[in-house]
Amino acid sequence: MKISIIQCSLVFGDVEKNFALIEKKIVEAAGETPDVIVLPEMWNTSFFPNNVKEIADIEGKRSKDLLSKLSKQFNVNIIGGSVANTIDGELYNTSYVYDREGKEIASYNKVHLFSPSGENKYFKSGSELCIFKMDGIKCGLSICYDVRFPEWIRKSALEDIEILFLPAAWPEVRNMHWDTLNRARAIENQMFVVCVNSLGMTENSKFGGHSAIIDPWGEYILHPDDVEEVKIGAINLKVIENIRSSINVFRDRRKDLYTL
Ligand SMILES: NC(=O)CCC(=O)C(=O)O
Repeated sequence: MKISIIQCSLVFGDVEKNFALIEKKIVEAAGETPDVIVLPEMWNTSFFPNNVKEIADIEGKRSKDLLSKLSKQFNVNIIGGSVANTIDGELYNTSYVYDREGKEIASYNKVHLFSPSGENKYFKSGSELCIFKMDGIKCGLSICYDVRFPEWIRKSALEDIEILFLPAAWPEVRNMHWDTLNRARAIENQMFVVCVNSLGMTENSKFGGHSAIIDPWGEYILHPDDVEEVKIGAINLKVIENIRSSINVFRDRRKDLYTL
């Protein structure tokens, strides 16, 4: 499976520029005929201006139209990062996933809201896991801060997912946490992790890049630094069988000692 990640500088608070940018990047990524293209968190507004509710998508209409059109046009699955989005008048950080036929196959409202940035004051949180099949492969999706909650990611892993997608808007000052947490989630759950971070500035911080495709051994298949890049990497799902035939943490878990 060929996976293309879009690591780019979003324009803080400028929805028009971000829609144009993301369309251009998807077209560029599609040129290499990947099986799936992955976008960063909150790509319509960046993470996040004070007027986010005024400029958010409404019922995902505009972002869904774009993702559906491009996934069909290029016969590619798209993990649509996430967008600031109102649903029934409430603001959510929502991800949409599209298949090659331009059909929505999953959606997710971010569950753990990043309170240090006030995300929990502006946004409502979701409460459902996101599990879906893409080209016959079972996948899961969480967003950014969710990665700090191993119990939440484990819940997805226990659904037998093989790939976890994680769009993000993670600041450069905590790049070490970002790199470490993503690798830990891949290793402890023996699955692939595809994490796509933003670049660019907000009013007071800078996003750190360091997007990655990580295999179940915790090795990087791809790990661009903090540069604007559309990068493609290939994963071989047989690696999951290999690791689980030598060290199988799912077989050896002590379910009698803990709840998850
Ligand atoms: N967008 C986010 O959820 C930011 C998370 C973050 O910066 C952190 O966990 O650290």
